Amino acid sequence: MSLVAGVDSSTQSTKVLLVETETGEIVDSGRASHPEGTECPPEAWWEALQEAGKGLLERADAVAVAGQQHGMVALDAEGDVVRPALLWNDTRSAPQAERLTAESGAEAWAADTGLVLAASFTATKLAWLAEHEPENAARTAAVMLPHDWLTMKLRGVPHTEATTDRSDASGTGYWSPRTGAYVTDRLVQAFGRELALPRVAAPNEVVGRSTWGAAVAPGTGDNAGAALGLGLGPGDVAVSLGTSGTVFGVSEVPANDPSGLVAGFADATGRFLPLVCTLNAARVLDTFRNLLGVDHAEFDALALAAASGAGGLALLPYLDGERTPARPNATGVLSGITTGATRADLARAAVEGMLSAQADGLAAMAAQGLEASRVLLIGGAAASEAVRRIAPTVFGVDVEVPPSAEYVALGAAKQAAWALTGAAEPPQWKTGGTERYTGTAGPVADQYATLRDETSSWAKHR
Ligand SMILES: Nc1ncnc2c1ncn2[C@@H]1O[C@H](COP(=O)(O)OP(=O)(O)O)[C@@H](O)[C@H]1O
Ligand SMILES: O=C(CO)[C@@H](O)[C@H](O)COP(=O)(O)O
Repeated sequence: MSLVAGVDSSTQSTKVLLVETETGEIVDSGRASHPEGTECPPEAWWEALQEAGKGLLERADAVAVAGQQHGMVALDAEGDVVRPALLWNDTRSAPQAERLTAESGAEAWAADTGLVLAASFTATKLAWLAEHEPENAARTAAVMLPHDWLTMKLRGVPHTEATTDRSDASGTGYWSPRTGAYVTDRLVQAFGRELALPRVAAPNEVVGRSTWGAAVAPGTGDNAGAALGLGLGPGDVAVSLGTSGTVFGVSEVPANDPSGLVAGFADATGRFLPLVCTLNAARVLDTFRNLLGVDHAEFDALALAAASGAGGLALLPYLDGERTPARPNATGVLSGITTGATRADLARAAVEGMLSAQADGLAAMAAQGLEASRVLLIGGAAASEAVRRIAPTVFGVDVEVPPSAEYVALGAAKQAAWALTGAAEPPQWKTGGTERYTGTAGPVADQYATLRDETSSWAKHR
C-alpha cells in the first residue's frame, strides 16, 4: 500500500496525517504544539514536525508541508537563521505597511502583487527589519516562508536550493499572481536591496527527496492547503476558524481589491484564492472561555442557552489588533452591558462577535463577485457546537460542516499524492458528507455593525 504524508505547520501546532495514496483514507496522525507568541525560532517548528511525524513520516512515499502564511524567515549567507521568524499575526510592522502603501498607493500594490500591504505580509516585516534591526538586516542574505524552510529541512539541502509554491509566494507582497513572477522592485522598496528568494515550483512538481527517500512536493500556504483538501468548487466559500479567521474560495482569475479587504492570493492548483483574513478567531472563544472558567463543552452550552443577540451584548472581537479591517492597534470592545447580563450572554456575545467579523469577510468576498452558494466551516473552532449552530443566524445563510478532519494537512497529503503519481489533476478523494446547519438571522448583524462603525473613528483603533 502506498502512503503519503501531509503536514500542517500552523500557528499553534504541527499536525501530520499519513494517508493512503489511492483513496485518501487517513491511516494515522500526529500532533505537537508550537510555542506561544508572534515570533518563533524556526527550529521550534522543526522539532514539532519531528515529534508530530514520529513513526509516520518515514512510512510515506511522498510528503508535502502546508504552513502558516507570510512569516519572515531571514537567513544569512551560510543559511543560518538571523532572528526568530516574525509571524503573520505580529503587528509591529503596521507603520511600515502604512508608509509603503502611501509611497505607491493601494491601487499600484494591488495591481502589482494582488495585495494592499498590511502588517501581516512578509514585505512589511522586511521593512521593519531594515528599519529597526540594521545589524540583522545587514546579515540577511535570503528570505523565505515557514513552509519553504521546513521543506528545505525535510530535503536536507542548502538554502540556495530552497523552493516555494505559488500560493505562499502570493502572500509575500513581492510576487505577482497575475504574471507568476517575483516583483523585485517591490522587494527592494520594502527592504532596500535584493535578497535571495526560493524558486517557485509548479503545483505538482517533485522538488526533491526527503532524507528518508520520499518524494517531496512543493508544499503550500495553509489556506490553499485547506482549499485543496476540501476540493473547493465554484460557489464554495470556506470559513476557517483557527487562530486566524479566513474566508476564501477558488477562482479562475486573480482578485484585485484596492480596498485591501480581499487578498488576491494564488491557490495550490494553478488557480487563484481570493481570501479575507482576520487576526482574531478561535482565540476570542478561548479568551472568554478562560474568563468564564469553563471547558469547550460548557462554553458551548452557555452560548446556546442565551438568546440570539446575547441580551443586547455585542463584542467587537479585535482582541489582538485587527488586519481586516485595518485596525492594527485595536482592542476588543464589549458594549451593551446591563445589570441583567448573564454568563450565558457573555459566551454568546463572544461567539456572535467572532462570527460577525467572518460575516464581514463573506460580504467583502461577495463585493468582489464571489457570492457563496455554499459556506463550509472548518478549523479548530468549527468543532464547537455553538459556533456551528449560531453561524447561520449571523451569516444569514446555512453552513455545512465537513467531517472533522485536518483539511490543511489533508490538502498537503493530496498535493504529495499528486506529485507522486504525476497525474494531470490532483486526486479526487472522497471526504464524506457534510452536516448542514440552518437558522434565521437574528438581531446580531445590526448590533455588530453599529459597534464596528462607531469605533472606527476611535484614535486607539487606528
Ligand atoms: N471544541 C472546540 N470549541 C472551540 N474551539 C476549539 C475547540 N477545539 C479546538 N478549538 C480551538 O481551535 C484552535 C486551534 O485550531 P487550529 O485550526 O488548529 O489553529 P491554528 O491553525 O491557528 O494552529 C485553538 O484555539 C482551540 O482552542
Ligand atoms: O495570515 C493568514 C492568511 O493570510 C493566516 O491564515 C495564516 O496563514 C495562519 O493561519 P492559522 O494558523 O490561523 O490557520
